[in-house]
Amino acid sequence: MSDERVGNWVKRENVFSQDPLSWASEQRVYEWHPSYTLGNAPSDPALEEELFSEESRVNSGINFKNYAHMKISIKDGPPDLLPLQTFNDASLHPIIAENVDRMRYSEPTPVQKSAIPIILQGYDIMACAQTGSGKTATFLIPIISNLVSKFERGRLNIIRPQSRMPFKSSPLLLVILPTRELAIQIFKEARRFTYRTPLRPVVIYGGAEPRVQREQVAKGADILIATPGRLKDMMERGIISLSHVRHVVLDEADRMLDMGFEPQIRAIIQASDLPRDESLQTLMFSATFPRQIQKLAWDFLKHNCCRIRVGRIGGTTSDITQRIIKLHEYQKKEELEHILLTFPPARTMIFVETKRTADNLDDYLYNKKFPTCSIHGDRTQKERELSLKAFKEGKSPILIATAVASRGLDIKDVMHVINYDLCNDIDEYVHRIGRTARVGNQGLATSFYTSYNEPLAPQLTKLLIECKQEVPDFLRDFINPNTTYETEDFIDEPTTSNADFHGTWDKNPNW
Ligand SMILES: Nc1ncnc2c1ncn2[C@@H]1O[C@H](COP(=O)(O)OP(=O)(O)OP(=O)(O)O)[C@@H](O)[C@H]1O
Repeated sequence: MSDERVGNWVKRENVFSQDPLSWASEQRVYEWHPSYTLGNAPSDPALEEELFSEESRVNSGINFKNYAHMKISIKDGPPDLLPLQTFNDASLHPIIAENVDRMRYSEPTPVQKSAIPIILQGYDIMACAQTGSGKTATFLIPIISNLVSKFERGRLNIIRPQSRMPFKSSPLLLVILPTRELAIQIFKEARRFTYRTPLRPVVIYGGAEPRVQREQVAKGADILIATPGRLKDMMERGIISLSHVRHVVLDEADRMLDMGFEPQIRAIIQASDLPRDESLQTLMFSATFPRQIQKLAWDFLKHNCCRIRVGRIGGTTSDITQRIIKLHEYQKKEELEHILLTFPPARTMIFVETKRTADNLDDYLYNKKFPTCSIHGDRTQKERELSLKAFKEGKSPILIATAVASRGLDIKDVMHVINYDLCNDIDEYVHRIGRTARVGNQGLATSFYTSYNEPLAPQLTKLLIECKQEVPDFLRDFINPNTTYETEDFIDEPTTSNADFHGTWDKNPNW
């Protein structure tokens, strides 16, 4: 047994030998039959277990109650807004309310309290709330409830293929996201909230077998969850039409509008058959929203767009204990091993800057018998999905990742995030450490700081103070007594055109 272990970690089995995994887009959704009526549709115990079981959910943690003290700012919202106290106040369709109960959500989070009623009133919104604070359910619950209520009143045209008639799938809700793994995750949330409803969610994303995805799309996709490249491709092939879309969501909106994706988003939203009329509702969500991206966002939103901010834009939760360790590049491996051996084994994500470092570090730790896997942009999609599956199931509780895994991923019991390579962008830092301490749970983030990271020091110091974290001695010089905290707000709608704006971030080939 001794050669199978290092410290308290047990070497992982070969999780790649099984090929096995069916593509995420093939995962089962509730099968509605035209003879069913709402409320009388039969339950599907196996699917219910898969979607709602205790193991499949991230439970809220002991600090959930602290959400009650968060400051919420709403600009240009409805004058008669009554924030929700409970989900009952939202008058959700009973089938959706049942699904919310199945998720064991006892109370809405702050962003849900204010945004759900605003979304139900049809407003466009730009919403910024901390990582892990339930932004996905914030848009899925009201939109799905709204669509199901319309269906019940006979006011929703759900389009399904008719035999021998040419068919284009025409979604009603379109959710666009930056990464494949995030698309898969939101698909699961959509499978949950559409359980026992006639709405069919479908996910399409790059890297996976297009044929399998086309088959799913061909059955009808009322809720389409997509990464931009694959969506554009299927639109160009005439498989998907956006002519019936009533709601568009840009999740991780600041990333979707940054230079890497902005042209594709423009092509999808502005140069397609998507009806850009008053009845189209556009929603943007993120935990970070740089000012130049906010300016650009207005190109896609209505003039009466409402801005919702929970805490400060780009802030993070004080449920994460942040430790910054100063060292030299050559000391990183030794320090990492020391940390892994001295902390109790727990699900740990290690972030690095480049695909090469991810491969090297994965080999190095695996050869030392640590149960590691890795995920980055050069891995095949099967490998990416298998790594993530092994991490989630605990077969490989150490995941080494590049920035492809920094946004949005919601994985149960990630106790420790280690920034082996600290990034020099504070928003990226906020997203990375946000993989731990979700919905009121606690977590630890350890970052290796070298002289190369000095550009990050002022903003990092500000964030540490704001979250009441210890500021290490080597960062004390960056404490600025004139800094104001927790005040960063949304900018107002710009009066000049954004036509010549160019973002600052380009798709990094190293991820
Ligand atoms: N009201 C609620 N009560 C308890 N848990 C909730 C509630 N709303 C959402 N959750 C759960 O909280 C977890 C985090 O939600 P989600 O992934 O939507 O966070 P997020 O705000 O989008 O985070 P990120 O910014 O990292 O993308 C999910 O597991 C979700 O099921």
